[in-house]
Amino acid sequence: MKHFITKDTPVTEEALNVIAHLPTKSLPAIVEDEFFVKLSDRNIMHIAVLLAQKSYDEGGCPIGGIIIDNNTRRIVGKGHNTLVQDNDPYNHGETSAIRDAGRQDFNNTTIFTTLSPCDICATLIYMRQFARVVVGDVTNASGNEQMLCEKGVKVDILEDPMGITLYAKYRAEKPELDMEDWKGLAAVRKARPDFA
Ligand SMILES: O=c1cc[nH]c(=O)[nH]1
Repeated sequence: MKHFITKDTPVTEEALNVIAHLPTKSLPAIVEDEFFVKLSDRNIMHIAVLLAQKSYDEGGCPIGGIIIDNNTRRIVGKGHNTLVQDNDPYNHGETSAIRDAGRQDFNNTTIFTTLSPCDICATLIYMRQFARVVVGDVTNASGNEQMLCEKGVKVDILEDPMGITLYAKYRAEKPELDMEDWKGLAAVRKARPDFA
């Protein structure tokens, strides 16, 4: 059967949004391999930002992640933070994408994250031996890029203006949720004893 998105489909926001919303396992049936070859790193980061937007629209933390195969540029895993959606004290954009990818050798893959990775996600990235990480926002957070380089992970910064604006808006609207996502509810209660 003919693919819905083919090598001739223009790379538009709409096409990237369809890819963001489709389950990863459905992508080979809907998107022709050659379309992925056309996508730049900036395009892939933007799919991650559209996943962050999806999470924000669901009332969650707006951080998305995408994992691609470095040879084929096919998406092998993707997801977004689900702390709120799944009542999960720790499911970050990166862990969500890694879980979606499942048990595989990540040594020839790149992980795109819309936000500078926290200590735990950064550790997971080098412990699972990702070849490369592309970071979409070092304006709202940063800190583990140097450590990742020292551990042998290639680090590229590719800031996406929509992702940066979205994260700043969310942080201003929901500072306690932002703190919970990074440091846990205990940290929020210590900082704000009146917090329910
Ligand atoms: O790396 C991070 C930090 C906060 N929240 C995420 O989802 N990822």
